[in-house]
Amino acid sequence: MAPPALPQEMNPAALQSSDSANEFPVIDLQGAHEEVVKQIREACIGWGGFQIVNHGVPPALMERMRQMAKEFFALPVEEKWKHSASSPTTTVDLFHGYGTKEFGTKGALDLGDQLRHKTWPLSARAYEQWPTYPASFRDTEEEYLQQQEKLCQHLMELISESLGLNPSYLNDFFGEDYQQTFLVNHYPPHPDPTCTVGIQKHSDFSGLTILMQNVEGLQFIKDGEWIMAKVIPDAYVINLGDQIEILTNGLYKSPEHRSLLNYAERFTIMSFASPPDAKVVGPMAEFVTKSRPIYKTRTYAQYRTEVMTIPHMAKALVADA
Ligand SMILES: O=C(O)CCC(=O)C(=O)O
Ligand SMILES: [Fe+2]
Repeated sequence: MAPPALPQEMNPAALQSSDSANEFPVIDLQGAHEEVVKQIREACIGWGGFQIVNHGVPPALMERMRQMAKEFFALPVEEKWKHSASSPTTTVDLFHGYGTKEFGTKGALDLGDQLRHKTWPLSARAYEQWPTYPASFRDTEEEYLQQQEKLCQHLMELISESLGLNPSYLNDFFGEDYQQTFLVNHYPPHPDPTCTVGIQKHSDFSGLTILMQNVEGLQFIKDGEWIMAKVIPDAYVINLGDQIEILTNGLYKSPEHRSLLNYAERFTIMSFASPPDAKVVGPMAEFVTKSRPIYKTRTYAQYRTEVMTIPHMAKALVADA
């Protein structure tokens, strides 16, 4: 009997095209306001994400954060392991602390290690999971998170406006006790980046993702092809999470994405913004039309509980009402 075919999610060569006309959008946040809002709407409808330049986060701080990450991941594993979490604290959590990539437990080989922790609300901070080496890691991270929060609020305003809503709509919806998670992914350099993926196809179950990458690897699926998010120095890649797709009843999509390995060591430094666990998330009335799917309404924690049981976590719960 022939062995089963490699699932497309795990095959780095699947659906790749070198001469695609599709390009992941890049938006200059210093552009004319109306134009920026329009570009965001188009990008969110067409892709579910975009890159941003001139976003206001000081490049020197971004560089310091990258340097901290590089030095931490270069430590021997027993040192990194001092910041590991033995297991998730609730059944709907991913692990927090240092560890290997969790998607591997869903049956595919994802290559890399990572450091994840909750950073907002303040009560969720477990400082034992924050690196103590390099010595300035924690201070740098604190400073970096403040900038991430500012940027996230600004993006939420722009996205709200792009939906024709009051600029404060999404920030109010996520609320003061919204959840922010910090994640550093580390993918070792690989002599054959086609042998497996760094992280397989998935959408983010949260609200909004902000990511910086040092070398190429992140891809978004568009018209059935994988399109690389090009590396632009000091830019951020922004993508919507499933909660925004649900809120907008599918007008804006949380994009499916994955990461390839690279010949070079690859780092991504990310922050995710999500609603509080108990927040009830369902389509807003103004987006419910006959021509678009209607999504189920449930709490953010319920959504995660369901998504965690689905292999590959890919667009798990789309239009399932
Ligand atoms: O590291 C990357 O390039 C992407 C990681 C990612 O998509 C995630 O952690 O959700
Ligand atoms: Fe992701």
